[in-house]
Amino acid sequence: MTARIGVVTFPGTLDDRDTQRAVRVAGAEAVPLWHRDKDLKQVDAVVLPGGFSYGDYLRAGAISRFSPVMETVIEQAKGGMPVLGICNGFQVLTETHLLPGAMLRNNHLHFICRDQKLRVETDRTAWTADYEVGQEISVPLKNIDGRYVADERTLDMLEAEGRVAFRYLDMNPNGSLRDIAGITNEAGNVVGLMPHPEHAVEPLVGTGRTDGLGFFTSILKKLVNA
Ligand SMILES: NC(=O)CC[C@H](N)C(=O)O
Repeated sequence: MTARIGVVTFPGTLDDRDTQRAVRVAGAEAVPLWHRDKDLKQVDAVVLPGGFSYGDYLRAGAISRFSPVMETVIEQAKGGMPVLGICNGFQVLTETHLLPGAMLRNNHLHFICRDQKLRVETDRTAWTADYEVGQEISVPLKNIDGRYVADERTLDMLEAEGRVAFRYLDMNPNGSLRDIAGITNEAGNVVGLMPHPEHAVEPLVGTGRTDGLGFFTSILKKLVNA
């Protein structure tokens, strides 16, 4: 049976089609989900893609958090359904408190668009099992609200529990505390990161690197073996 991975579209989402393609390249079925629909169409996992949902008004992710689709996503994520938030999707996940901390404006106040080197810090999540701990990958980064912050206690807890999933390498592009590029929840089913793995899954696109494909093969293997 093919694994069904839902990809949510909010008004202002940009990367839903690239995410659907990444899901298909990995070998799963991509199921489009609409922000006004509570029905998740019996998908096995959900990706919240990048973009400017609801125009980033108030704060990136602050309005999307209250959309009908998120009501079901939050409920099912708490029950163990795998959820990946990429960039704006990560912002939505912090706003829902499925992941701790918050995203602030980049410390240099500019939108940044570049290939970014990352270190994979854990293979114990639904979305990173196909990577090696310590593996260095390069994927595009493009945002203005990419500065991850949390209080010291939360940061210490994330480190102690092995929940920092990705760290920026070579340079910290936005002032994120402790070079954090992505984190996971305690159970490892919910992961959020600012860089964009879905834009690095095919050799003919961009730099030709396919370093982002591991997210989608990880989840596929998990779902197929479940
Ligand atoms: N690429 C994106 O998802 C952009 C995210 C967000 N709206 C920002 O600029 O920070």
